[in-house]
Amino acid sequence: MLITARGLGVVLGGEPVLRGVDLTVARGEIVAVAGENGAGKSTLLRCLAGLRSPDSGELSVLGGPPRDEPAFWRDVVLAGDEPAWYPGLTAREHLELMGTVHGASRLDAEAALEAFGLHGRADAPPPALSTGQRQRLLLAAAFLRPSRLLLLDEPERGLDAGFRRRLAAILAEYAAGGGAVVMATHDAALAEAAGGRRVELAAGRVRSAA
Ligand SMILES: Nc1ncnc2c1ncn2[C@@H]1O[C@H](COP(=O)(O)OP(=O)(O)OP(=O)(O)O)[C@@H](O)[C@H]1O
Repeated sequence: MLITARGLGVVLGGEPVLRGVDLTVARGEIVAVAGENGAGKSTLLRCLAGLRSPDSGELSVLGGPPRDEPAFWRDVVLAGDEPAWYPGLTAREHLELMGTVHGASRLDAEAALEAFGLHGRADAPPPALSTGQRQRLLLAAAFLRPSRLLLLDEPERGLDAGFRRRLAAILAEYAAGGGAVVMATHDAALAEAAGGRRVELAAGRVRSAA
């Protein structure tokens, strides 16, 4: 298993946010974590990314406790809130930079621009892109890097219906190559189109898993 969580509990501001969450994720699996606003989806992703230690329970990600360290991040990508962009660099240059830093990229910058429908705006700096185009760029950067585990927080944010279908295919292809995806999402159709297993969080517990 790439991820094994047993009885995960998190308390924030004195309130239990996760209460005994169990989750296992294997190679090649896509798990869509659903649930209403405040259900704890982002908190669960932060735990899986090693950015927040659980207050109770056991958690193993890629064979050990997740750690916010370079060795861990070589295999794991977290794409959530919009990052700070480098001033003066274009969309293409951001992807080229990512490819250079990470060496053996899964895609080169041109292929990523094509796959994420950004060719027409490749020479624009990110602040000059639309909201959905910036989200495409964030996802392109996430997929360009080599990784074994993708943690995505509401990847559908700002994306049009056509590109959400394309994203489902990109996710399915990533999983078919042996990677695992855990995504918090409010888009049930995206999860289903990607072939994802749905896990619903309610009041900090897993309510249903299909
Ligand atoms: N730093 C914090 N201190 C106290 N409470 C927090 C903190 N961060 C988050 N919370 C609370 O924890 C709960 C879970 O938040 P979380 O962001 O995990 O929810 P979510 O399921 O991702 O929601 P959404 O669908 O709105 O993104 C919410 O009630 C939130 O207000």
